[in-house]
Amino acid sequence: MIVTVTPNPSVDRTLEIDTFTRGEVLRIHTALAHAGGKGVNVSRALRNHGLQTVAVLPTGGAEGAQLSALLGEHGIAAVTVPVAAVTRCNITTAEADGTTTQLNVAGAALNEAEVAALLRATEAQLAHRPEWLVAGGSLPTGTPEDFYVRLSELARARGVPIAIDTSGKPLEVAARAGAADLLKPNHHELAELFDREMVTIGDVIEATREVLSWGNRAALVTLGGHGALLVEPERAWWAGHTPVVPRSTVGAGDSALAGYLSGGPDVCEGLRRAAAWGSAAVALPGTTIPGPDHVALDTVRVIADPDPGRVLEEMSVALV
Ligand SMILES: Nc1ncnc2c1ncn2[C@@H]1O[C@H](COP(=O)(O)OP(=O)(O)O)[C@@H](O)[C@H]1O
Ligand SMILES: O=P(O)(O)OC[C@H]1O[C@](O)(COP(=O)(O)O)[C@@H](O)[C@@H]1O
Repeated sequence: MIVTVTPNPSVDRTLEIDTFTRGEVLRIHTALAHAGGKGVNVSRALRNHGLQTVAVLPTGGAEGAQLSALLGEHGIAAVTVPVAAVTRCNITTAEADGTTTQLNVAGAALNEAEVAALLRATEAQLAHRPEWLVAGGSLPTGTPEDFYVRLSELARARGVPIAIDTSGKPLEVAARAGAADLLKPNHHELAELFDREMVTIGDVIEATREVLSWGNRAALVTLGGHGALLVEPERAWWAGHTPVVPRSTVGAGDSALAGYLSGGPDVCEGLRRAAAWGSAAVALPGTTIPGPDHVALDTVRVIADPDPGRVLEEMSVALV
């Protein structure tokens, strides 16, 4: 069983549109609503593949009720912590050429008692000794910046490994504290953390190894359309897949993380699944999360110790 925590979940609204033009009246042909937020999507992906999961999240107001209802429709076991603030809605425009633009709302504030209730709800799930705790997404206002470090302490006290997928300051705080057994940044988040460009595979591996030297055990670094890297202190693997026509990239990273975790202790199998589940998500509308019918493991190639000189933007299965 895998427990996920999403401190800042969302009702994801996707507007499918031919072309987005600023300053015009735009007619939307399809408007979609999905349960969203990083841990929530990891739970959705695991559940779609018949794996056991519990999602812990705060919910408030009408959108919070809608989010709970959406999770219920997906058959997700959810522990919801009632909060005063209304759950946010994140908006995505998905254009016909596959361009995805995300407008992520900061999210309404949680007060101290609500943050404490979220930690307690997670701790109660940790008592069941899950295989992983997955903690992900931005932090709503009022949540301490070291929230993921606190979760890590709770998980480690129970001997439960923790995967952390966040960005900006919460990523920096968690990474520098060595809080993660698995970190899941994308290459842009890693570049932001070090304030330097990531041009080659070697640049990403070098930066990731620095993150691991702070005490984090491994990292799954996703590279958008150029696959994903799994980096350990001594070894690294790259996985890529045959090209996909994108419909919405939202949920690709979360699907990739879920795929990785579903692979068990075999890191190559995990990475293969990460690339397969992530690329499957990209071909689906809005925040639709793939299930077994969408995933094609045979489109993925995994290689050990990829050439550090390779340029990220050129990475594809055709190259290796
Ligand atoms: N445009 C794309 N084409 C094909 N696969 C993609 C594309 N974007 C993402 N993916 C797949 O989804 C995974 C996660 O995507 P990425 O964009 O790196 O994560 P995040 O959503 O966290 O930013 C990638 O490792 C890759 O396998
Ligand atoms: O908490 P953040 O960073 O605003 O991100 C939340 C958004 O990211 C998602 O979890 C999707 O993330 P990925 O595209 O990285 O898989 C959405 O469902 C959600 O709206």
